[in-house]
Amino acid sequence: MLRQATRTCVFCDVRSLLGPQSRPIYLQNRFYAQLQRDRGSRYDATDRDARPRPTFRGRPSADRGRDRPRPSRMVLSDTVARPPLGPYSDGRPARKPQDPFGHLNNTRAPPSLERRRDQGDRGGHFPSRRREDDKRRSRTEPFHALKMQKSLQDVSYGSRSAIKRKIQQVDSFEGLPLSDKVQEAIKDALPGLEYRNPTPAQAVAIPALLGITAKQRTRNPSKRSGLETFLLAAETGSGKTLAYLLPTIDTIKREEVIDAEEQAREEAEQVAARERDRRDDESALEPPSATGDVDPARPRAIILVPSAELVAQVGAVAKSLSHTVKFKAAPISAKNTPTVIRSRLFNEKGVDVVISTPPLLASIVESNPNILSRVTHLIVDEADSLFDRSFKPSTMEIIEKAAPSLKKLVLCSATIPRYLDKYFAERYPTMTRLVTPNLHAIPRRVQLGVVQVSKDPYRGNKMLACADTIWQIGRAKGDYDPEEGKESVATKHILVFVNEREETEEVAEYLVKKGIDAVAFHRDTDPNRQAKTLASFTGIAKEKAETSKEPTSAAASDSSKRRLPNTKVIVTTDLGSRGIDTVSVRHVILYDVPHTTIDFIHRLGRTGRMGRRGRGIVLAGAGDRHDVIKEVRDAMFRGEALI
Ligand SMILES: Nc1ncnc2c1ncn2[C@@H]1O[C@H](COP(=O)(O)OP(=O)(O)OP(=O)(O)O)[C@@H](O)[C@H]1O
Repeated sequence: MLRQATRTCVFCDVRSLLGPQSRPIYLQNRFYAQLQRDRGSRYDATDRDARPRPTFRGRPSADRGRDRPRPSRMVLSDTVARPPLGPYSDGRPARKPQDPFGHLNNTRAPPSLERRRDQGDRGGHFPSRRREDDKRRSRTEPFHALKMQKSLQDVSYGSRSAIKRKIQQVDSFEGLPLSDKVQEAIKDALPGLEYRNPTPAQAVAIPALLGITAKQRTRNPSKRSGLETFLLAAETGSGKTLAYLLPTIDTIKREEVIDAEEQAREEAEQVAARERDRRDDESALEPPSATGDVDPARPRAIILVPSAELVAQVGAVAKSLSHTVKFKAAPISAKNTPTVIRSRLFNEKGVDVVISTPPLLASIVESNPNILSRVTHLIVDEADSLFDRSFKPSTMEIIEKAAPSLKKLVLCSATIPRYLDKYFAERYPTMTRLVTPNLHAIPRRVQLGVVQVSKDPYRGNKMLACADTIWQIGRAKGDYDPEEGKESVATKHILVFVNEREETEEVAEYLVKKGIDAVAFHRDTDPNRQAKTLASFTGIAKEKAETSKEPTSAAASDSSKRRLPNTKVIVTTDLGSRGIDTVSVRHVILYDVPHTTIDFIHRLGRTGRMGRRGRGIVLAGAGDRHDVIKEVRDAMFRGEALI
């Protein structure tokens, strides 16, 4: 190769052998001088004037012709006396040559790193790229933090839009095929409302439960004679109670009419037969058989709910309907005495609808299995609670024992966890899913604020932060709400949610010490006190509670202390978050950050019910998941369903 090089070029022409991309090869001086001698030099290497001038820092220019010789790097620089580069005009020191250990004795970070630190990078490998990735991901994947604890079943936005279009076709109760009596009864169940239109949950559920949707009509009619299963999934405060009660009562009343006609026909046949027999044999006179006997505890519908408070609430709605549509509802819970339970259940006039918690009903069924012999409708409200570990055995026992006569099983909830959806899909493969477009979204008119407990003035004192927040809410002037058309209520009702039952008493006591009318509400609270406390929050006996203006907590009645007037607070756990229709609650304080999005939905769902306004306030401490709170807040702002 060297021989070839000597034949074809002097300096950089060697490049032509190695290809155009190769860098020039400079031969060593000794070698170069020899070559010059051999070929008869075109110029004397020692003559500085004859030597071509270096172009850029001694490197040969690419546009120079090949006929002109290139300078060697070995020629001494005539600018050697000048400093290499800089110092720069902005005061930076002159650049030092690259040296593998050059950075070790530096007392200042290199300017490039300083610039990056100023822009917020915290070191590590490729930090800026990672931050960019995170930002991009949070833009494209809105639930980056929540994905870690994803618990709710997805409903695609395509199917949500399709449901929305269907709902628009149902714009009044009159358009629904409910009997006249039931139509009339709606006014009793929804008093004080000028315009009563079906909510999305009702528009979706009522036609389906009455069996009039196109899908059901086209189905195999033989299937309809067996058990039909429905999953009614709709957001909190969307009127699910009436969505399942109205069609159930309508159907059982129709069945009652059919049964009565059948019974009358049978009776007439029996009377005719006896008449014939009497004519045949005058002596064979028998007392009339006990036809038309009422079997006291044989309801046609059963509604299962998880708590005694919900038994009372659903019982009240059923009772309001029963003024017009004549039927007998029996709400029974462990809070009732055995005498009350017996008199309600074994009423001699009969009972049409039993509302109970699964453990209580299961224990009654054990000694009186006949209770379930005529049940055609079984509704499991708050299904995700009733299918969890604690309630599932008794819930399943009732479903299985009622199965022989059962025609409709309705599972109802505001949140459908993924595990439950899978379980339902396996157990009830033909289940009809009735889902509303806003399922798993927190009501749009609810805002979420965050109080940073670790910052001043609270410095990590959560109880102080809670008391201060309540005082601020209590003292704030009520705003005028144009949509609701009235000033906000005189007495403010605030719900404080904690994660542990023990905390309820502790927090309530602290609030009372701070002059706030607060009570703890948990499973062991005295039933009478519970009912009294809840009444003003749920709107039942609202007027009475509001006019009496008595403080509910003992310490709050101490007149010597500074008291927050016109504000009532309940400190509770998940017990207060399930199904209770706290219509007068405008503020919910999340004392502890909820463990799951399911808890977020139920707790914040106690406010902003049926289109009302509401505000949630999270007390976020140092150890809490601020990223989760932020994502829930962003989703609420966008009106999106949680995951
Ligand atoms: N069509 C309607 N128009 C106006 N208000 C209604 C209508 N239907 C129900 N309501 C009212 O909406 C409120 C909430 O109803 P309900 O308690 O049934 O909600 P829900 O969906 O069961 O809520 P949750 O999931 O929290 O249990 C009640 O006060 C009820 O009177």
